[in-house]
Amino acid sequence: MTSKNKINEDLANERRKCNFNIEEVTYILDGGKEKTLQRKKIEDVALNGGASVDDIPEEYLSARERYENAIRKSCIYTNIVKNEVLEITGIENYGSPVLRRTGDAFFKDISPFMLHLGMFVPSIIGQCTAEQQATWLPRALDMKIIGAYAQTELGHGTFIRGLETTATYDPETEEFVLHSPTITSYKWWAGGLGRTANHCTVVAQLYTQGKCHGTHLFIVQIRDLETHMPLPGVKVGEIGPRMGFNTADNGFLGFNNYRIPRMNMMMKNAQVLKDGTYVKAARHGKLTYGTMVFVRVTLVGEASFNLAKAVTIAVRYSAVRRQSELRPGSIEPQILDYPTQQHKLFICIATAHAFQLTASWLWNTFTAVQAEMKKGNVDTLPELHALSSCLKALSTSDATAYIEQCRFACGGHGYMLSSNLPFLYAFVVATRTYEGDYTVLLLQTARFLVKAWEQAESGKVVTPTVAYLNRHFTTNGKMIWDNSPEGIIRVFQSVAAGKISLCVRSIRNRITSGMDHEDAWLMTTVQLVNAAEAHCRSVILHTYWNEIVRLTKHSSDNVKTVLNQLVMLYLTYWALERTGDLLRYSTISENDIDLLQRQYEELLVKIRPNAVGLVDAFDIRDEILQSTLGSYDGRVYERLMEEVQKNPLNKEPVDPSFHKYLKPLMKSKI
Ligand SMILES: CCCCC/C=C\C/C=C\C/C=C\C/C=C\CCCC(=O)SCCNC(=O)CCNC(=O)[C@H](O)C(C)(C)COP(=O)(O)OP(=O)(O)OC[C@H]1O[C@@H](n2cnc3c(N)ncnc32)[C@H](O)[C@@H]1OP(=O)(O)O
Ligand SMILES: Cc1cc2nc3c(=O)[nH]c(=O)nc-3n(C[C@H](O)[C@H](O)[C@H](O)COP(=O)(O)OP(=O)(O)OC[C@H]3O[C@@H](n4cnc5c(N)ncnc54)[C@H](O)[C@@H]3O)c2cc1C
Repeated sequence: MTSKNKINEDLANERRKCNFNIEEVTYILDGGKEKTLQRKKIEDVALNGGASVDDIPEEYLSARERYENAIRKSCIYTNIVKNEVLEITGIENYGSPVLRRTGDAFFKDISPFMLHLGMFVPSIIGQCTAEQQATWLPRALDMKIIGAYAQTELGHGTFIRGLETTATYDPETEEFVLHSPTITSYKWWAGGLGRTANHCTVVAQLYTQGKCHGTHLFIVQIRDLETHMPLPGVKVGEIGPRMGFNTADNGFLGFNNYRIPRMNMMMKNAQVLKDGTYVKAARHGKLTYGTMVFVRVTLVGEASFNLAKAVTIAVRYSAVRRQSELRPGSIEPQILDYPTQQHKLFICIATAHAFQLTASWLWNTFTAVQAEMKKGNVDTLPELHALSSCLKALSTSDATAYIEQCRFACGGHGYMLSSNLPFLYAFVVATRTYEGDYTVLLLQTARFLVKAWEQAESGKVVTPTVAYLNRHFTTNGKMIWDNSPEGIIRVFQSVAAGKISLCVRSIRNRITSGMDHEDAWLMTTVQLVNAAEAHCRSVILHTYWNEIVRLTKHSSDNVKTVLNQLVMLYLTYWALERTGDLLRYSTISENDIDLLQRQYEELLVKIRPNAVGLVDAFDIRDEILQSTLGSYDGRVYERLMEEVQKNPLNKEPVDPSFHKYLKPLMKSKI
């Protein structure tokens, strides 16, 4: 992290002001000192070669050059990982968040291998039998085969049951015949599919013995391993320029009666026997959606990490940048001294903490559910699905909004690609859509909430994340306002319970007045999304607070204080954001709201001296930040100038277009 360059004096001053032990906070965010030390070791091994540095920044390259450069760097990084890093981490950590984080030093945009490691490999692990894994996994991990995850089609992304690609079993040859019957059945969007992958996971409607059994997953080779030519019956290519993800070669794929062996169906949860008999493991109907659940869980950590990057850039820049004057003739203040700037940025620091701690908690929940499912118990899956859906939706949506806020906080320079903020935004805004659109996922959570509400209504004890619904039926009237962390959390839970309750009432009223259940649900979906958002908000507030209390038990006093200030800022911020709801569902008064506002402003003042220390605690190396505005040494203006020297447009004093176009225009008569 530290740089040989002289540190900007304002930043150096900020670091002198910081009153807590930065490393202690880093350990908490990483999940313990050992994890931090291991991460640093991996970063040292992977990044000290400086292999990531581009002579010409990738944004100046053409689409072809960018892609080739991304492949070149992916191969360099993969070799480092294979030859050096996996010795430290063990092969089982191939797709770990640390490697994902370190990989960001190589790409401003994205690695074309991301989906291989992020979804192709996880689908082999999660959806294949042990025997199939033995066939595919070692080759995939060793990059002997490179895969993509081809589920979405031109016509359908959200509605998986509506996918049109067919896989029809032929018992004569013991093969599946893959076919794309329409334009809209073409696979569309899969990362890495367009130019890089030679295999992919294909999601298709399974037909055997004349019957459709719904969508299943298949491993499909699409290109020759020697020549990389598409195999006969396969049509594959790149879908074209996008807002971000431009080095991910998102692709399209169509099949013309293309045959694959029977054993290429991923058979962990359902099998087709040699004679074509379909056998389903009688557990849960949605186990084939498992890879998506896994990625949704990991995306909460992605949201946190990318927001941490953005706010590191914006806070350091705000300490270096001086603008305006508070009083005539006085020295220009650092823009970080403006409370409005603090309002923009400190919530981003707190949110990155909230999401990081929630991500770890969700990961533990995920692994516990996986362990239960190994024993054959799928009872906890609906809660995991509801949780991972809403947490993915909210974390990606909030991170998107706050990264944009960080960019605004950097004024004009934040608009430069070299700040890295536009790349971060373009990357994270896609996470709100992919792996399940925001609205669609909140509606999945709403289904679970309405069911839980009905159970609580009938007196059953519901699962922990919705336990507040049981309380809803035992308390009368509005929740008493109480300005303690636990009090604020209780009120947010009451807001969620109240909103779910209104949804249920609304659905029942509509049914009573003659609508069928589907229409009554549909007409209530605006409220249902709102209720699911409120539920998720309460889960995040609750988890963040609980985790801070638990993790700071043995911390030094100043660390306890500053982390407590941040979590209080988060709770107060959201209470102020939701005063309408609080007035409706709790006894909060105008005076209480005034008090909250004052408390919030005081927290900004308290956090201000530690702001730079707090972003330093994210411990994101300059190579990973890739920002002219956010480097550890704060040499903002020097870096912007250095970047100008790399601009190919500045290579010649006069651009050839002058003689070609401008001069004739200037000489021409009206
Ligand atoms: C260089 C180093 C790299 C290292 C890499 C390492 C890590 C990388 C980490 C992260 C990044 C990775 C990749 C990032 C890049 C790009 C990734 C993009 C990939 C994609 O973008 S890939 C396509 C994803 N595409 C979707 O995401 C489609 C969304 N659409 C759906 O997901 C469904 O279509 C849904 C759910 C909307 C409707 O589905 P449906 O119509 O079949 O179901 P229905 O609504 O009828 O519900 C019937 C009952 O099933 C239950 N149910 C549903 N889903 C369940 C589940 N998953 N688990 C358990 N229960 C479930 C319900 O809760 C209900 O339960 P009940 O009846 O009890 O209420
Ligand atoms: C950068 C990027 C990478 C991707 N990578 C992959 C990949 O590797 N593999 C892959 O298979 N796919 C990939 N996808 C596709 C992605 O998963 C889908 O785009 C996503 O699931 C949304 O589906 P859709 O595009 O069909 O949107 P639509 O479902 O058409 O959504 C359009 C609008 O309709 C609304 N809507 C849809 N259904 C409902 C409903 N039931 N109720 C209320 N509102 C609804 C949505 O809220 C949204 O506002 C990628 C997408 C992007 C942008």
